[in-house]
Amino acid sequence: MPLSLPQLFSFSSSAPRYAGISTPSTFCDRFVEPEKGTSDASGMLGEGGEGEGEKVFDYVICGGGTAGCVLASRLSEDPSLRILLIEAGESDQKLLFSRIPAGWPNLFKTPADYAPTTIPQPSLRNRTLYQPRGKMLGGCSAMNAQCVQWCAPGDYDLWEKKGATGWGWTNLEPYFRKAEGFVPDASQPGIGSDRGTEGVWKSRHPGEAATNEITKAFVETGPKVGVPHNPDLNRATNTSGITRFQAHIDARGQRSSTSAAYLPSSVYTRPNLCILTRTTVERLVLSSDGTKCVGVVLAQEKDPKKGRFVARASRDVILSLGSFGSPQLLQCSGIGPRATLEKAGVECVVENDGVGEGLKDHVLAGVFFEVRKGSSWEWVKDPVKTLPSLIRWLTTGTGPLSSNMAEAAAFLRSSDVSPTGDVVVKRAKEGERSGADLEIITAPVWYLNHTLTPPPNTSGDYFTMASTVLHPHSSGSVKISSGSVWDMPLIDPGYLKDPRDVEVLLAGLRLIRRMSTTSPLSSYLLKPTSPSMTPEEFATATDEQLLEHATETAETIYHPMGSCKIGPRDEGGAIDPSLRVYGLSNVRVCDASVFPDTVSGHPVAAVIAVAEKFADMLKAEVLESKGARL
Ligand SMILES: Cc1cc2nc3c(=O)[nH]c(=O)nc-3n(C[C@H](O)[C@H](O)[C@H](O)COP(=O)(O)OP(=O)(O)OC[C@H]3O[C@@H](n4cnc5c(N)ncnc54)[C@H](O)[C@@H]3O)c2cc1C
Repeated sequence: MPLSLPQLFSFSSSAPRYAGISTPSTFCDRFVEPEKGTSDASGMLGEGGEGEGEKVFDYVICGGGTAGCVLASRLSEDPSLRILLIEAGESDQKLLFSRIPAGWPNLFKTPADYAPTTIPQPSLRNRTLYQPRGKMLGGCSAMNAQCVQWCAPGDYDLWEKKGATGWGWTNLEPYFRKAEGFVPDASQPGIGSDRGTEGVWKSRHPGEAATNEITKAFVETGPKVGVPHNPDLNRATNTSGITRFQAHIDARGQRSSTSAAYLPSSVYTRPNLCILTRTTVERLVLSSDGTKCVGVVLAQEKDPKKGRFVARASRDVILSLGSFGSPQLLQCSGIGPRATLEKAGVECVVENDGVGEGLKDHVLAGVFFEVRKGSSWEWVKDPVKTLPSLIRWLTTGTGPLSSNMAEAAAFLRSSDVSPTGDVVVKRAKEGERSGADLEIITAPVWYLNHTLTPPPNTSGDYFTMASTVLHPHSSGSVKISSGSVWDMPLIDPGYLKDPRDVEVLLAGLRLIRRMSTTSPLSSYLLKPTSPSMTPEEFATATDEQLLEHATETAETIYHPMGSCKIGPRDEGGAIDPSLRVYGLSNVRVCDASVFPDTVSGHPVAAVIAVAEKFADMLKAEVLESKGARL
């Protein structure tokens, strides 16, 4: 039985936000349905124009995550373009834990999380590490910690030097600004004065009531150990220092995911935009000569008997499936390194050695302190104790639940950290990166193993400080384990493979050790619980002890990137600067996987800026082709 159309939509007509989506737009009722009894619809595709009962979209966007929502919104601004956005998960707007800024850790290992793990990491005692990944509209922008950082201009200039022509800071800066609708906070005068205010993606300083007292003490302690205070990291002139984060939270105190920001009812009701949720893109269908993608195979369930659908693209198929999903779909479709594909039993149609190679991620190692009773926000993990704050948030959008939890951090260069942990900021030498390569991130809760491993004393209060490597020399890969997108790929970020990364991590741990004995922060800390030491033992902990703890506990800070990077083909690039996959004329990639190299901080703003710029590039191509037809 072919699926009925309402089944293609995850929203009931009673869900007001998506009422427009639940009434299919004219383009959505024209899917090619598989012949009775077949599960493979690819044979139904011709390479010509529209067939009986089919509708061709101009752009098919695979993945309604961070970048996908931006692209769908911007491209559908042109009413002459027919846009299809396909997302495997449901709407983030249905999930309270996504909308409450402090709620995101509650999404871990739920149906809104793919929850893959890495392959064993030799430098981390062969541990396999959990990697949270949003499976919903908005993708990871709907489950992340909401820290907003433009990162260092030099990061993007380096991208350009590495062959990503047109993706330097001067090219991207207008798009950071275009995307952002910064909401000034009365308690933080001057912050954000230089920022985009007209954009749909809302950001703000969370303000006093949404900031824990230990966080404030952490920020005050920075200058005492040599880390300058920087109240606004998002100024091109200075992107380092110790700071309280700005976050993508709107004026109502709710998360501004790209789904919430870019797909409001005025957008999702556009007749030229069709959004399919709970729909997985299984495969790209290539033309018989293997140079072009003619459509994508869609499924709502893994069971092949449950039917498959095909959507066709007359212009481009855009992959915005994230750093794991985009290389995975390409490889499952026969596009990638020959050896990887053959090992997984997939015929290599387009050989492209860059697909899935060069994955990098930011790795962190935390120190988890027991703190003075009542000072942390450990209680937000208890539903009963949280009730008054929940009522406050629901009625006013303020209070502790409007905290993004990752409230403050220090960004610096590891070479400025002395063996004692004191910092002396020096000018970057010629040829060195000027941006930070080290972050000390904090949370006013126990955050060991993403909060999933509870503290030994469950009635205690805790504070986390974690050393984070921002520009790892180590890299790895994403490789399919089979030809099915339903099987998780083999993810290998190669954490700490390169000893230079270990040095950066260690510098951060020394700084944490130093800060823990410096007031006002020290006045809150009782003792480190992980590593389990007395304050005196921790204050004199050796590098060996710090590293032993790090290899036992290090985790991702959730920033995989670069697995389909822009760059010259002979230097490991998978796509060219127009984001076109080498070897195919109309397959584009736009998400964190295209980053040619790491950024000096949290990447979501950069993903959005890249998507904004790419949308303009596509619109320019449309205009050009229309001009050519006149
Ligand atoms: C827990 C967590 C905390 C983070 N904190 C921060 C932070 O504070 N600040 C920051 O800047 N960054 C943060 N990040 C990172 C940042 O959110 C991501 O780098 C960014 O959102 C990635 O965007 P993307 O478009 O590349 O991928 P995603 O947003 O992951 O989008 C990919 C989309 O594709 C969909 N998809 C995948 N496969 C298929 C398929 N086969 N068919 C259909 N759909 C599919 C997914 O469901 C998803 O919606 C965090 C990430 C996580 C997970």
